Amino acid sequence: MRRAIALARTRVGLTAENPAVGCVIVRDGVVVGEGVTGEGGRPHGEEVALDGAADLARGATAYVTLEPCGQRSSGGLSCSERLVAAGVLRVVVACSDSSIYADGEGSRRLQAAGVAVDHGLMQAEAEALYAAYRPAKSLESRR
Ligand SMILES: Nc1c(N[C@@H]2O[C@H](COP(=O)(O)O)[C@@H](O)[C@H]2O)[nH]c(=O)[nH]c1=O
Repeated sequence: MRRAIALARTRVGLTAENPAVGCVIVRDGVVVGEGVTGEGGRPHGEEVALDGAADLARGATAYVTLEPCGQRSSGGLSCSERLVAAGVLRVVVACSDSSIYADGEGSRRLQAAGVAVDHGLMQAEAEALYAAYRPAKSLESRR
């Protein structure tokens, strides 16, 4: 998680109006993928990390600085769905995202698919990253 937070920190202020999210994927004690939200807010950090890990994500643990999204504003695959499809077995989340595109839905989707979800690792450090982040509260707020 320390590495995921360091990755996120490199993009703070460059991803508006999305938050900068760091993701590190670990299997058998080895980092098999890592990523951070792209400039302008996309791709999401989990997408970058999963693309890097490819098949090595199967059975792995993902460390994510913010709760993975449960829905995309574009209607595409959410990060929760991508993590499930990749075969990730455990997701460790530093802090929650109260956006309408997450707000517990990301974690629920993961758990419903049998993925173990742990919240709160390095939460204070992650929350400090998101002090200026204003989560989307309505569809109108994205227009
Ligand atoms: N940037 C970011 C997230 N951002 C969250 O995902 C929501 C939908 O994003 P979008 O579909 O791109 O408009 C966005 O409003 C915000 O709550 N989530 C993540 O899992 N990882 C990421 O890297």
